[in-house]
Amino acid sequence: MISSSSCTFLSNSGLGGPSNNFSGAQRRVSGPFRVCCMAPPSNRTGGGDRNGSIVMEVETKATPLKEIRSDSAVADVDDNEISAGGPQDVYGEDRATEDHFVTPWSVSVASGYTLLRDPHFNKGLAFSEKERDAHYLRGLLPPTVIPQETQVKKMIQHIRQYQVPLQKYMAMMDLQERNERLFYKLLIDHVEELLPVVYTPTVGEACQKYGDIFMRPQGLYISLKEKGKILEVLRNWPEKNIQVIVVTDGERILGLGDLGCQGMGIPVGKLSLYTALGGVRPSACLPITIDVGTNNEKLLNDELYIGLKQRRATGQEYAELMHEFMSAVKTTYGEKVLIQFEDFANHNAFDLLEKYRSTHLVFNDDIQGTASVVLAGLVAALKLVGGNLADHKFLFLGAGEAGTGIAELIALEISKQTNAPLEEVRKKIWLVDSKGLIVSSRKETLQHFKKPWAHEHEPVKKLVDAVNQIKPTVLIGTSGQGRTFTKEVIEAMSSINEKPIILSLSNPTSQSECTAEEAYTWSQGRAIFASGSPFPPVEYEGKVFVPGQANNAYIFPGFGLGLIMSGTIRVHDDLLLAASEALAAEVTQENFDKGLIFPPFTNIRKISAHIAAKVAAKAYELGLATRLPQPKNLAEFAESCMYTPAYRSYR
Ligand SMILES: O=C([O-])CC(=O)C(=O)O
Ligand SMILES: [Mg+2]
Repeated sequence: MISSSSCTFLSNSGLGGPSNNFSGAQRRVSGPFRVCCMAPPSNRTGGGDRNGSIVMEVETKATPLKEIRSDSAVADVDDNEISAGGPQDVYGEDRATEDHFVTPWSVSVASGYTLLRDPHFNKGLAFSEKERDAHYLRGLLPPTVIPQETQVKKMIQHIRQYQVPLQKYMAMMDLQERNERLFYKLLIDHVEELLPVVYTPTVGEACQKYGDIFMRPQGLYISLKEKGKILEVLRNWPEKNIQVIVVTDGERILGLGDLGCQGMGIPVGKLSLYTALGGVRPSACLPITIDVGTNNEKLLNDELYIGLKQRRATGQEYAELMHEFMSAVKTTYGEKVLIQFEDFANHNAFDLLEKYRSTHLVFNDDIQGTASVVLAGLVAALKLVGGNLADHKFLFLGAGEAGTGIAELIALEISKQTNAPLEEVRKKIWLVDSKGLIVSSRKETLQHFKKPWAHEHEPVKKLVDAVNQIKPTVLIGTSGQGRTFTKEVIEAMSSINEKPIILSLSNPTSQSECTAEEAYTWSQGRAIFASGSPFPPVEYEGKVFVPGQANNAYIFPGFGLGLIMSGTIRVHDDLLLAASEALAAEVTQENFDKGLIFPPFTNIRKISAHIAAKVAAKAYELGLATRLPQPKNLAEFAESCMYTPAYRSYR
């Protein structure tokens, strides 16, 4: 694919399509145009642009096709040898068999048919009469002209016709590939309705079926086969000015486990939120899946599986591939590109963050993003339950990335508020993993990220017993295991607390520790509840409860925007705290009155701008921001940086 940005040249020639349409090039045209050809790598020497495309400027008068083609474009077929092929087959492309080499030509002029096929520029029926004349669109579209607003109306009706969430998802992906601006306008205008379609929970099912439902690649695949060539692979991506990469190795996709190469749905989904919620330009976003194999037997035995059919590489082999990737990213995109790790398994997630946090701009969404959003919810919840954070006691089910990440950020915040040492504060926070309560007698056998949470206590196996003995005010589920907050557990929390805070964070909905209905019913309407995936409002004894969504989607788009707009080069924990504070400040009295501890997603772009401003302000304060001078009003600056999906007018 040739990028529109590298070859966006607008010709008046109305050229388009394959070489036999190319006779249009022999028409006289009134301006210069560019012809791009994707030369095979061996031809990518001098004369090419950064894309590996050969670019030729053609003077005012259009030149016949034969003259502007380079030798490399001509099929490697000896005219004397083959007599087949019609008179139009000047370059022997029609006559070529598989044994002959031809160069794949593509004429990239953003007008006519090509313009309609380019998702970055296509506007469908919204092309004006003038644009239809100027860009050779007459006859290629039905005669009516409709504005983007009407297209949005039409499209949302279309999406609503589908009953099956995965069909809605596919319709959205299809739109993204046809008309990018309409996709984002639709998503922004109907964010509450469409977030569950392009994001959790539907994206989980999309990943499970990714191999079946996708025809076109939406990001870069870097597998063990690309070892030693990752720089080249990055150069194959058509966009050059990348600001955010979301990367997964597919080993822990939401709470669904190892989905290998099919995890690509996650970086794609997260980055569409970067644009819709955080206003980062779509062309600056790059989804990447690292394929080191999979341990998912079902996928390994599936002849249609799209990834490497081998068990996961580990140890040095894994580390070397990741290191090559991290170095190649920095070489290609520089110091300020944000690399967001997403849905790596625990061991790799912690190791990668530790290893690269001092050399790259890295952010682990599952450890740091989730922590920041939960801390924001807890700070907001204090308005409903009273007291300070330090007055509370926290119990987690799940001691992986999210669990220990949240625990650490809560401890850090309390320690800052009270000046108590971190080790002391940690004692207010307890974690239960698959073997029971994490206690000091288990310390020797614990993974390193669990060790700080091994407090003095006798062993406790069951969650409900841990609740009864620890007596937490806050219960947080980060286990990836559905239905683990049983009636007994919620009742125990409700007998200890007047208003128990219950956060059921695992995704997608099937993995949620309990449903909203269970939380409200079993607590007799007293729980303050939020979940990772959305639940509809619940009516209990005549009162309607609206559950909040404690999902990192509140944080990462604004957080990333804050880093990018300030040119920040490293992520510091204080930036996460700043993001939490900014999000908590967005919860209004009206939200609290409904029992909400997060604001609704409807205003998320404004919220993201505020988060971005606070993050950037902290980055400037810490000397991590390189964009100087510091803009005076960071919130205004953030809003001014945000991509908007309104159509542009083409001259
Ligand atoms: O994707 C989401 O909805 C939240 C998240 O990062 C995860 O569950 O891994
Ligand atoms: Mg995640």
